[in-house]
Amino acid sequence: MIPTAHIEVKEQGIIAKTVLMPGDPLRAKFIADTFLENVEKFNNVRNVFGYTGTYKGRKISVMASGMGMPSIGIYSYELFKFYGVENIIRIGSCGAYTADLNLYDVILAKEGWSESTYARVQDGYDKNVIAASSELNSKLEKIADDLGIEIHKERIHSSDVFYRENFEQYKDICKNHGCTVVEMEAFALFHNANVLGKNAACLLTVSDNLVTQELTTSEQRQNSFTNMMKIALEMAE
Ligand SMILES: O=P(O)(O)O[C@H]1O[C@H](CO)[C@@H](O)[C@H]1O
Ligand SMILES: O=c1cc[nH]c(=O)[nH]1
Repeated sequence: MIPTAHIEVKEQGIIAKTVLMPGDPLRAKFIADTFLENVEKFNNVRNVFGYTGTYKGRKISVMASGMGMPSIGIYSYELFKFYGVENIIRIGSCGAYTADLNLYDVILAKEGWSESTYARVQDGYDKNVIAASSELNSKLEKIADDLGIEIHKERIHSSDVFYRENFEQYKDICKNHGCTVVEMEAFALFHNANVLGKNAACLLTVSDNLVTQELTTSEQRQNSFTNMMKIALEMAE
């Protein structure tokens, strides 16, 4: 059943088996422009850009997910189910819930905790925690080690809400559920991987710290989270 409603590829094989997914379409473009060779743009629908190219001679795709679980839910489902994708590695930005984490620190999600109804609605899964693929995480850890890039392995919070009226609630989520950073997509991505028998992982870069109130700019979030990108790109096959 291709092309699908949100991805315009008409032939199989154009999208690689491993797809890197930033939320931001311009981060996807930055990665393709900066790191990939032999680039083919395969998706423009809704300006959610997707590219396939080679990294050090190995094939990989990068495609944006948009923001939030409904959005990554659609794109990851279509990629896994209809385009033969086996592995999706989200490469996102996150806010830190603890003063120990600094801007630009790289996080590898061990699991996502969420109060979201995404998984319950999708297939009745009724727990609040979903683990990343242990196989992908082992590979990503080894790559980070080989590249000499420090990573922090954390339980992350996947939130449906960016702007909370009760800002201080993050402290309870950190204390009660053990989450040290917040982002908005991994829980749905991990769920889709599980229901479809595929693999998903999530690398994040700290873009802001809720405790210290330090912030990166939107331009930095788009273009400068390169350590995370270099780790993920080594997953090219
Ligand atoms: O930088 P990305 O990958 O979009 O990730 C984070 O940034 C967005 C919010 O600013 C949400 O999508 C959140 O998960
Ligand atoms: O979801 C997110 C992403 C980055 N920073 C935040 O505070 N929240």
